[in-house]
Amino acid sequence: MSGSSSSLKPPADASAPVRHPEAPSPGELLGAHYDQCFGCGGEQPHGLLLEARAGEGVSLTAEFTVQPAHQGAPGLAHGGVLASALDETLGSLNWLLRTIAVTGRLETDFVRPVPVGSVLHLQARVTAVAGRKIYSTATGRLGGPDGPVAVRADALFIEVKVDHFVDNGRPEEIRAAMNDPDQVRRARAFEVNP
Ligand SMILES: CCCCCCCCCCCCCC(=O)SCCNC(=O)CCNC(=O)[C@H](O)C(C)(C)COP(=O)(O)OP(=O)(O)OC[C@H]1O[C@@H](n2cnc3c(N)ncnc32)[C@H](O)[C@@H]1OP(=O)(O)O
Repeated sequence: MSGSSSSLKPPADASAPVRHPEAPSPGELLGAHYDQCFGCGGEQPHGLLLEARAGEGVSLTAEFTVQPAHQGAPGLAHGGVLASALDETLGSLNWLLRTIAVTGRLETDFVRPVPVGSVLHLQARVTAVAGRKIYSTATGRLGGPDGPVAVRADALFIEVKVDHFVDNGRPEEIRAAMNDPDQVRRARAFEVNP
């Protein structure tokens, strides 16, 4: 790491993360948490269509194929899009804890340019948990899961209740999500996570 800020360092009394007993098994695809999500949703034509797979412990892997719609410089992925891929991958880890959480802080290192057409191989894990705070780290590699690191990030996610989305989201989308019994059941089940 090139050094992250002190708020991304777990406090001395932080605990090791505990995988939820009902978390998807290692190797299992996590699936999209919301079909309109820019990161993982299947109904966003210019989205990242990121597919995450549970790993061992509280870790996962994901793949993101860079499309022409994701360019910044000609032929190269936009840095903000790469940060989104890291954010989405890190956010997916909370599914293994069965906790609803949002990104509070995300620090990203851009190490190598990422060409359009390349596949970014992402690996992420939770490093510690302290109360509502979830500390995690991720890398994105080119050429394969053991290829050179192109991007990496450290993050702090903060646990929230479903009301975070109900109170802050746009009413149209909230209504549609709440009309989907699967979405509501899943979200409420996560709220009482043990
Ligand atoms: C229908 C339902 C569907 C569900 C779908 C799930 C979707 C998931 C989507 C996933 C998509 C991908 C992921 C996405 O893109 S998630 C989208 C991007 N993120 C957001 O929109 C979050 C916006 N921020 C907030 O809402 C609030 O600020 C939150 C909720 C984060 C905290 O406000 P809240 O009032 O609740 O808590 P608090 O302020 O008392 O802070 C609590 C503790 O945390 C510490 N802290 C806070 N911030 C920072 C910071 N920046 N750096 C360092 N530390 C920070 C703070 O010092 C305190 O520490 P301590 O004093 O306790 O030691």
